[in-house]
Amino acid sequence: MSVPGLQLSELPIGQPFSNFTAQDSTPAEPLAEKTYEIAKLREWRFEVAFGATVEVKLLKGSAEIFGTELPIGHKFTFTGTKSAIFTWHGCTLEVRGSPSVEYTSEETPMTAYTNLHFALEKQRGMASESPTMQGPRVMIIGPENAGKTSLVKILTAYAVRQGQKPAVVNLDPKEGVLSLPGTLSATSFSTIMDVEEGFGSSPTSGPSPVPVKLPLVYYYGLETPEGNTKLYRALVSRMAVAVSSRLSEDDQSTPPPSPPSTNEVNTRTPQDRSSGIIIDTPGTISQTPTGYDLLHHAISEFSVTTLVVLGSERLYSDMLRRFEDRPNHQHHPPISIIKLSKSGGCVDRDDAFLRASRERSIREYFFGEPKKRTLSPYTMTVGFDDLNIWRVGEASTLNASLLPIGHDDDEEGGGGGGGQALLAQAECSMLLQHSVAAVLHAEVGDGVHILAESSVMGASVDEQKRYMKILAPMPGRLPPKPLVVSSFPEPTFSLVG
Ligand SMILES: Nc1ncnc2c1ncn2[C@@H]1O[C@H](COP(=O)(O)OP(=O)(O)OP(=O)(O)O)[C@@H](O)[C@H]1O
Repeated sequence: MSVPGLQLSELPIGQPFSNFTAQDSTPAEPLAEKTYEIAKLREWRFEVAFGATVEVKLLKGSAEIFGTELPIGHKFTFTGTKSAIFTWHGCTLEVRGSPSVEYTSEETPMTAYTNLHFALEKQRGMASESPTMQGPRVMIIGPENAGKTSLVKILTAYAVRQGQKPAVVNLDPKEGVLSLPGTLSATSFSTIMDVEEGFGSSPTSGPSPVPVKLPLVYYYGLETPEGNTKLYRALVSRMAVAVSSRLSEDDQSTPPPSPPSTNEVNTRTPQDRSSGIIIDTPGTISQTPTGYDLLHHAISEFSVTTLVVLGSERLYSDMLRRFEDRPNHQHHPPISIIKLSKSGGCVDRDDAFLRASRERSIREYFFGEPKKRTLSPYTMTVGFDDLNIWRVGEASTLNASLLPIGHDDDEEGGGGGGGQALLAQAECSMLLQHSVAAVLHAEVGDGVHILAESSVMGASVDEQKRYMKILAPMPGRLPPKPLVVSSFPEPTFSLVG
């Protein structure tokens, strides 16, 4: 199995990384057991802290987590999560362990969400019968913690349950979809999601209980789109071209720039065209004037046909004003704007929770999940002179006057970034210690329009001897490709013993 972009399939030259064991060695305490009868159209909401576990088994009836059905009798283990189990017809759950919060709610927006799904299905049906029509291109917008990602999961899971193959596009760098935080991605979904993980991260090697999905990933390296609007715009445009080309009817059309060969997003079938795309967006993007511009840009680039506004009257009326009377145009199809309420179950996640989630996704990317899938990353030592490292430009840390001569940011493309650099060449130094670096799908000597597809982790840097130790998800030689680093996700120390 190969890691997208890394091409680490040659003979191992590194050593297995042994400072960490994925297995939890603390002795298991017996977990308190309780049975819940959940009436139809209700949901059982629960939160589990990091470090605690709760096991849930569906004993009778039917139930789903964000649209994905639970099989009867299978034990699911949750840790560090805030989630809900919904039932259309009633169910009995066996729960072992003590959630930090748990209650049953009879008020859920699931009927409205399902109606939206059926409206999209109708459009998919029409698209599948017409050789020229494309499926719906849905974008979900709303404030932070409005339940956007949860709705994307529900719409994706329902589409997959109906045999569709939607492309899920994540434009929110705060949380990765099947990749690390700090990335934007597009993934073709034709099989079920892992309900314990949500979108989780894509396993780089080893067995997986659900079919592995390989996303197309771009490295952004900052928490919000406002961090480097120029880079964000460039990546959104590039992603839109790649996804649109997959949805395009003409299989002979020009391929997208720098397409990675291993990505499902790049293999086209007529069903891809009719299934359409579902786009998740960051909460901050719909709260500031800069954000509105970025939103507008993303809506145009993806030729969005359905804009779902979640949990904000104001945003809904702003969007109506902006897009309702837009003249019909070949490149700007009419947009239906739909307002949906936020689920009462949506919870705010504090910084500590989000940070712990990020650390977990990085750990799982390299080491797998405890008791489920153990991966064996490799360490290797690389000389400074063998590395070609770039750093994402950040408004606060990178002054354009410090850029190497010839790195005029406007020359590098992107436009509209207010004098901000996309990337700047960086020196190897202690500052890279414990950071995630993405191996770019580009060649040394290329310009700064670069596709980031997979990551390696710097674990140890020796400035005197001018080498660094790298933790890579797979054995093999580090490809002679440029690497890019940035400040998000923050350096992770928990992996190093
Ligand atoms: N019905 C529900 N019951 C319990 N928890 C829920 C429910 N819906 C969403 N959540 C939880 O609330 C949190 C916020 O939801 P979600 O991530 O979908 O919001 P978001 O709008 O995508 O957030 P952000 O803007 O930060 O990306 C998540 O932890 C999610 O699992």
